[in-house]
Amino acid sequence: MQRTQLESDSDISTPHSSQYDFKTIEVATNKFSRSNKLGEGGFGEVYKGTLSNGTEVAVKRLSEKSGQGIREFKNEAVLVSKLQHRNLVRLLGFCLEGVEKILIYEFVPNKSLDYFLFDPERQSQLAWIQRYNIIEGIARGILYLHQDSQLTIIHRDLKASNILLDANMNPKISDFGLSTIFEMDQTQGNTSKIAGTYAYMSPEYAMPGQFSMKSDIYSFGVLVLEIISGKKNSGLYQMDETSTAGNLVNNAWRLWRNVSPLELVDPTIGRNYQSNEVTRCIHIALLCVQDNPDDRPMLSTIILMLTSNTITLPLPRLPSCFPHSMNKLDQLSEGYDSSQFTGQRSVGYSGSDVTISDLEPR
Ligand SMILES: Nc1ncnc2c1ncn2[C@@H]1O[C@H](COP(=O)(O)OP(=O)(O)OP(=O)(O)O)[C@@H](O)[C@H]1O
Repeated sequence: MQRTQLESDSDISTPHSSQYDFKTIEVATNKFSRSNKLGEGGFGEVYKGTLSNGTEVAVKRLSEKSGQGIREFKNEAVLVSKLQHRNLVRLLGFCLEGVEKILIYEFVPNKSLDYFLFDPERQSQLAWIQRYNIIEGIARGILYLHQDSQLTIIHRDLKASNILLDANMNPKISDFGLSTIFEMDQTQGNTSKIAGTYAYMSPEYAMPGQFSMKSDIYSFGVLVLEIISGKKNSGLYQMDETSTAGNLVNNAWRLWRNVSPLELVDPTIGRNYQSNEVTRCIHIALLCVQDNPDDRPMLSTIILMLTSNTITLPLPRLPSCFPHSMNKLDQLSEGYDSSQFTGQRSVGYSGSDVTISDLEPR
């Protein structure tokens, strides 16, 4: 985590309310009983708890593998607990006692996005309007982490299971700041964690020290494609561009090039969506998953693109894992006739830009 000048590595005075003693947490979670267990992630087990004042919390008991010292843990936890945004899961405090390192979060009642998105029974519960709201909320949450809070935080592990949903199905990003609290070395995490996260990794992510906000933006692009399609990105790069199976990013590109991007839409949504809104989201996602981090837009730009119908979006560059397609792509970037999209109006792509609001894909 990078800090502003105001915050140094020196010990930070702990606001009394943010440090909990172990006994309180034990009572709240019914001694970490099995029936209170919400699940288990790469950082440790998570339990539901109820504090004595009735507040429901989620208690993350970090596994002992955490190599971080007590002082650093405390400093980072205090910093992260200062972050407040409606699209972030609030860290209420922490507990440090003996070997125990525990984080106490607000309880978010509607489980995580993957619980709905990738389940054939539940995905129909997410209408397009909710999915759009979720996309925008995630973007606003990341914007806050990247640019709008006192700290600059790169999440590093944005994925559908780290997007929790509140009572009104608003998204709340969880696990931000954890990579620093846990001192996680991405190259040495446990295998399942790496495998689970692989699908969201930007190409440069694999290289040590290459994290940046732009890696988060790549993950955001993958998330958007997943939210639209209801399909998981596999992380396996499919070399056969005609295949519909496998990598979601490739599939989105294939449909985009075939001027049929709406075929990506999760069939359980039906026809209850605005074509130009969905197309704009797909377009933004393709900009986010471009190979070159410098080509990916900043979050502030993404928010503008999402919320303004008139803003001109640049054409996304085809990923390098799309070997056979350069000819058609050249046609696109040299001036694309969007009548292929609409069958009616010849507006939209010109030079390297597209006015996405003018596109009305079939
Ligand atoms: N604040 C919270 N409110 C409600 N449920 C939560 C909260 N935080 C985590 N959970 C639930 O606890 C379980 C474990 O979450 P955790 O974030 O540790 O792991 P994960 O996201 O599944 O995996 P990973 O560690 O790879 O990110 C999940 O089912 C998650 O939905």
